[in-house]
Amino acid sequence: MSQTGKPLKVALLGCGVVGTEVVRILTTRADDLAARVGAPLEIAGIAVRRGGRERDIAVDPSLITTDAQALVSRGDLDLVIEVIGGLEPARGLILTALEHGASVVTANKALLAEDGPTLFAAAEKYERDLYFEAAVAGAIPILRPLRESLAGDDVTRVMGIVNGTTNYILDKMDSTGAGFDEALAEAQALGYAEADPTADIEGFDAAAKAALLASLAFHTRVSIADVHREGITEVSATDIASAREMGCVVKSLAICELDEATDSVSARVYPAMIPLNHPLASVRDAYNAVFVESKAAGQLMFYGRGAGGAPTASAVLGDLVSAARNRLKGVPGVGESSYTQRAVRPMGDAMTRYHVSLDVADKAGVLAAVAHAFSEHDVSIQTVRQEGRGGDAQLVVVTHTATDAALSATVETLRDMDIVREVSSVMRVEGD
Ligand SMILES: NC(=O)C1=CN([C@@H]2O[C@H](COP(=O)(O)OP(=O)(O)OC[C@H]3O[C@@H](n4cnc5c(N)ncnc54)[C@H](O)[C@@H]3O)[C@@H](O)[C@H]2O)C=CC1
Ligand SMILES: N[C@@H](CC=O)C(=O)O
Ligand code: NA
Repeated sequence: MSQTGKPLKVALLGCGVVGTEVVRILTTRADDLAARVGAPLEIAGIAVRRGGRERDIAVDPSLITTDAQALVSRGDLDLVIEVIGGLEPARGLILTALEHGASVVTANKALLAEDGPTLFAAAEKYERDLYFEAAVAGAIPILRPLRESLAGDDVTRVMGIVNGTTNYILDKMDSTGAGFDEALAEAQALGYAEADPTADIEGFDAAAKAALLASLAFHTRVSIADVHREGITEVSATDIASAREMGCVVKSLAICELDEATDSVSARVYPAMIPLNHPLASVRDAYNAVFVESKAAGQLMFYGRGAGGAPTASAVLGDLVSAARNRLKGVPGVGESSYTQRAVRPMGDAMTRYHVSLDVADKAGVLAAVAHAFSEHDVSIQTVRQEGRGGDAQLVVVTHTATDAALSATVETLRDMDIVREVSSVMRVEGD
């Protein structure tokens, strides 16, 4: 295999689930990577939090340091991989690396969704790459297609399952009847969950990914603070059973939409019921899938492993090879295109449907009163199912599409009604 050029020096920041796999590929596939890049990729240093630990990596121990700041300040690095995660010290380390002339590859969606503009501006200033394919949907190539392949088209909607941990939990609860805590512990053991799994189960991780997807898809800036977020901790076995009864499954979805009439975007994350015949319904385990709708291409679907050390390392290595080729050419690759700043619409404006289960008194006029609560908020009912339960009854109402504000006002009204003993489940319905 031909390997021209002097080695490119690569530093790795963080050697956990993803970092360990990155090192494994860099060391075991070195010759092929060198041939693809046109120069060997030489590991120049690995920053870890705690030194002196046994590690499952085959590298010269002298390359390991606990001083990440000194490593990125060396000035002779070509490429830096940041897989520490979190805001600091990752942000400072990336900025220092760019300032000292290295291109950066990161998997850090939390940081990019919080403070991407500062980092992209630094990459542009120092004429270096800042790539982050691993940050959204792990191994699935989704950011490069949005940034490059679809750059000539107009993307109007992105909807996906972008968090492996929550998909794993919901799938296990649905298919095996596993409890929430048990399924979460399995996801953690398999290396899918974030260091603090609150980021997964409360939807912060998916919200960060939604912000990155919306920014790239709609050529604007959307930060995590702009994304409406609901986690899966409130999803009960009853919700999952209700979904089954109406031919649906519960999935945590990230939805990004462009509203051309108002030139605004919506970005939101929440658990929702989707019909079993919808392609996203068959996304099992920790897999992810992202639907993209664009004007010329129509519907596109991207599917694959969204979490785990090796799949995430695949995306990191893909970016690393691209950035390395650019370093050899001496020019940065395609950067972020955010030529417009679109307003972000509040959640209340989003158009959606609700599935509402109510425990009500089983007496004359109840159905009419409940129907009136919906109609007074301009919410049209699609189906109602009633089941008698002694002196009480359960009503299951599925609405037509309405604004989220109208739907949540309807639920508030229902909660205040004497004949409604309890609103036992409220969940959005998507995907048809
Ligand atoms: N695990 C996964 O499936 C995926 C992870 N990611 C992202 O990849 C990044 C890394 O994730 P994991 O490898 O799962 O996390 P991890 O927690 O397994 O690894 C992070 C490593 O960084 C080390 N570290 C912390 N502070 C440090 C410092 N100051 N200097 C050097 N090392 C330090 C920790 O000791 C730990 O070993 C995160 O941004 C995460 O969001 C992205 C996609 C999938
Ligand atoms: N914790 C995340 C990892 C990948 O981004 C997930 O579960 O999807
Ligand atoms: Na990806």
